[in-house]
Amino acid sequence: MNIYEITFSPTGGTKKIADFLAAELNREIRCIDLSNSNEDFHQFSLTNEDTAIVAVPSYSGRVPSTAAERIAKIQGNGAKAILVCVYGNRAYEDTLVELQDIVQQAGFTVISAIAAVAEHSIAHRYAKNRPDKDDYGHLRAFAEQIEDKLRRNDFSTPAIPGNRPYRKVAKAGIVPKATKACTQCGLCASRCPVGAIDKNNPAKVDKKVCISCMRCVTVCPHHARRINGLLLAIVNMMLKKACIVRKECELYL
Ligand SMILES: Cc1cc2nc3c(=O)[nH]c(=O)nc-3n(C[C@H](O)[C@H](O)[C@H](O)COP(=O)(O)O)c2cc1C
Repeated sequence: MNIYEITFSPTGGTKKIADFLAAELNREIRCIDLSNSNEDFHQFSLTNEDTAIVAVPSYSGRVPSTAAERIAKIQGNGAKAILVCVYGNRAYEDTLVELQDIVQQAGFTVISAIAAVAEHSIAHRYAKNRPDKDDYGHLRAFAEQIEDKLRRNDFSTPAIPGNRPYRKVAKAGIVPKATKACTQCGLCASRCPVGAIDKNNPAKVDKKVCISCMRCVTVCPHHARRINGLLLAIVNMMLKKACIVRKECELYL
């Protein structure tokens, strides 16, 4: 039996939580990086002996479409799935229920779901420094309960919150720009999950392809990519009311 960690994590918050859960489950881990635009996801075929942590961030209360398309290519073949949705302390709305549908369609058996909070990848002032000690305490307890369910061979699917049909996708439309500090090293272009940045001229971005995931801002070694300050101030203001009260991690078992 293998444990797979199947993760879409442009800025690392989702991966942090998936890594922690995988380590708590205490088995050899195989990673499938859904953020890698060069990967052929059709090659991955699991078995009904396997367990997979399938972790995605919430984008506007939905599964990022890039992650959805890539998960659909993997063959679950009855592998057990632990769903994880990571959000920036606003809300995750229909993300888990949509992830459930995508994963089941790919042939997995969903046995549990977790919603967890990580620092907001656009508005960093919200959920700053999360996951924190309390979050890890909750996640550790969740992993124990999931382990216990697996030991009992209980592969039932829990009730997962969310609506069908899902809420409408709202594209963030926030496209980071290169500043004068850009050395054209091309790292942002090679790490972009959707290939939206021109490899020969990283200042050139295909706005229609960009998913506003902020990976280019995170990976740039020269801090030479940023989003417009006024736009960020507006986003901060719009999110304030919904983000200010701390949300806790949740388990559906
Ligand atoms: C385009 C976009 C949309 C987002 N929408 C939401 C949202 O609806 N609710 C929320 O609480 N956080 C939202 N966030 C914050 C992310 O879900 C959160 O920061 C997550 O940890 C990012 O994952 P990553 O670090 O693995 O990239 C959004 C972030 C981005 C980039």
